[in-house]
Amino acid sequence: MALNTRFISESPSDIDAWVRAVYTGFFTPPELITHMEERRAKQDFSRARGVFDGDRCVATFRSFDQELTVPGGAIVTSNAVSAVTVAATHRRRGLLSGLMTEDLAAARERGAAAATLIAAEYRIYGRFGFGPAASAARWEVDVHRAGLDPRWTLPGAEGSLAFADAEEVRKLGPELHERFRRGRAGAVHRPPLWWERNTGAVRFDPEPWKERFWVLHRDAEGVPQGLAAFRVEERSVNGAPNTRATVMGLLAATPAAERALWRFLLSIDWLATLDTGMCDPDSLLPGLLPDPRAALLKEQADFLWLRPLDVPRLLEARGYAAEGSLVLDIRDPLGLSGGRFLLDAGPEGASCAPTSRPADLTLGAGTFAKLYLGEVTAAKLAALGELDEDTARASDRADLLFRTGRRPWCPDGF
Ligand SMILES: CC(=O)SCCNC(=O)CCNC(=O)[C@H](O)C(C)(C)COP(=O)(O)OP(=O)(O)OC[C@H]1O[C@@H](n2cnc3c(N)ncnc32)[C@H](O)[C@@H]1OP(=O)(O)O
Repeated sequence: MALNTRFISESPSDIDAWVRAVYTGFFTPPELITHMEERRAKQDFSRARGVFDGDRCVATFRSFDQELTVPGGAIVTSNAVSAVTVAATHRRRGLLSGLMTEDLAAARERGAAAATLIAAEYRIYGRFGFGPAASAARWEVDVHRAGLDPRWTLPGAEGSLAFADAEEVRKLGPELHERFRRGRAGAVHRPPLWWERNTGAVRFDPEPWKERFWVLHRDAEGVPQGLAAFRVEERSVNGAPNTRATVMGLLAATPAAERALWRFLLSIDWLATLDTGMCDPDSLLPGLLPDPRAALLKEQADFLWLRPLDVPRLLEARGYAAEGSLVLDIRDPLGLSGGRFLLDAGPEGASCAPTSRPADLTLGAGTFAKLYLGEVTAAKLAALGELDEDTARASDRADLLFRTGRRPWCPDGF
């Protein structure tokens, strides 16, 4: 029977077949897929595509509009790609390739500046012009060795800390996150459903909900500036507490709030080990400790992937540390965003347009993604052989322009 690729309809049977296919693709046994009615009511299936073999859904793909913060704090619309699966029975026949090329072309047509995704495996998406644009890291801290003063409490002038319940988090979290994400390249918007799912109000994930503690930082004026969630595993050794805490998320709109939350987490009595969970790759944490060696880097990996769909729009949107101009020749494997562009940039703004001038730098769309948010320097990409310098010191000139304060970070999977 011929395979049929189409958007799924709003009918319960179509949505259910599609959702089941997604979970099968991610190895979740069918018995664990529950709460279908709630899913149908809450989740957005408007751009969910499926490939059907008869009435069986054998491949899934969904995209949705996402707001992505770029260096300097501007926001661009990205086409976020999610729920990519091809049944093991139908793999390596080009189903993903068909779905991806169709979706990216439509996104370009709609005017999305980029596409974004979180890659399950590193080697899937480079061929489609994506590159790793922001990473994540996890540390394990030996609390006793860290050297923080065990008498520490937050000085009043630096605000206050308080435990919060899930309802308070749903009330105060979204506005705090709005301020956080505008200050961090790589961050994406959180739809209301994110807060419901991540505070246990809506439960339809196959994994059982794990309760957590929330702690909220307010500045001296009482404005919420930081929020952390953590879980605790009680253990004891020789009758003494040897507790392990795992951070489930920490975001802060100010460095003061970030410092306060890490110090708070590391000052909880009984705690022997703090696992940061996958977090900001440029976290303040190791540097904040009197003995930074107490924090062992356990994981460091790519997280947010990006592919340009409109290079001039992306380059005009971001901020620049210095004045300068550069001609970038972008090679796009799918022919969607390539070309030679002249960037005239400065701290006051930038313009970017197609040009026939000779290139300073030649790079693929996926390499552009590595450079764009500030994840990797042009000098390093040149050293890796991923980027060609067509004029002398072009990568140094690019790095003066593209330099960012902190590395990009996307705290959210999607
Ligand atoms: C954003 C997200 O949702 S990430 C989640 C991705 N999904 C998963 O990891 C679930 C398990 N895997 C799968 O469902 C499938 O194997 C997919 C979706 C990764 C690939 O789907 P397929 O339909 O098999 O891909 P398709 O046939 O279009 O392959 C295109 C090319 O990519 C290559 N490719 C596909 N998957 C992989 C992979 N996991 N690793 C390396 N290469 C891959 C193929 O070999 C092929 O190369 P070729 O053109 O040189 O022959």
